[in-house]
Amino acid sequence: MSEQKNDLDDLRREIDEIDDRLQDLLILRTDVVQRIAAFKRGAGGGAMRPEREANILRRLIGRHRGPFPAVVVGRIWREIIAALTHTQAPFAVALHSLHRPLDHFDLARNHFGASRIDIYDTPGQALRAIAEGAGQVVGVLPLPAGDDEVWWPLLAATDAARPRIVARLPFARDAQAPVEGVVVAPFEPGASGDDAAYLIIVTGDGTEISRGRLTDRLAAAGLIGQCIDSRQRGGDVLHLFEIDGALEDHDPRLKTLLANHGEEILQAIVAGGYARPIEVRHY
Ligand SMILES: C=C(O[C@@H]1C=C(C(=O)O)C=C[C@H]1O)C(=O)O
Repeated sequence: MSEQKNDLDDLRREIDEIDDRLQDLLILRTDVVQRIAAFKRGAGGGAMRPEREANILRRLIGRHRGPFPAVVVGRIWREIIAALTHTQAPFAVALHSLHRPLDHFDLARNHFGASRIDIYDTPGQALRAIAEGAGQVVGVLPLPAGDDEVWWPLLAATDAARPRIVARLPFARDAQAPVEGVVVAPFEPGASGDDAAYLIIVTGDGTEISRGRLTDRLAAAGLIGQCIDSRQRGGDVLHLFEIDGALEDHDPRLKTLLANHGEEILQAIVAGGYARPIEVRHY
């Protein structure tokens, strides 16, 4: 009995040592992030880099082994990354979800850890909070063309500081994830190496052009994707395309598209994009 007790004490001491090492490594990681922050301040640009965050999770979940659940590895690192982004530049999360507010709240909490989450009654209010938040507000909204209300036409602005989609949630997705959503932020997302982009194509009311023909026109310019929703806005029609790969505002393919089809296509507005999520098993 007392031998067993000694064994248990030894094992618990081992756990304490491991916990100390984990915590020491967190403190060390924090120091390195502060150095990265100084570097980024010099180079210009914001603290949050969704494409880098996606690749950290891809790499760690890819190398994971043993009975500790990979989905929890994802949750732990999301907590660490969110906290260390705060140490560089604090931010709050503007949340809007009409039909599944609790599920979307979970998405926001799981992705942004202990961040403050403010709930907005309408998507317009959430987007305004992001646009007017001096770079300190990001949003979580339902998928732009899902079952929830249609809010994506609000992204059809052209100023450089406009809110855009920068991530898709949950990033490490298991079969039990009840909803998906997106992160909206006042900066352009970078490319992670495995991405999709949202592109809004504006056509004039008088221009009768089918989604199929538009998809072909885009493909001819090198933009491979599909139209996932279309909405009337005043005299125009807005089409939301999901495109393979990352897309920047100044992508030459957009110039080609407008040069070839300026009669039909009035505007091509990049509404952001996301690093493609990865699938993980739950427990
Ligand atoms: C440390 C950085 O800043 C943020 C924090 C990250 C992290 O904790 O690893 C990763 C990406 C950024 O969102 C970075 O840009 O590398």
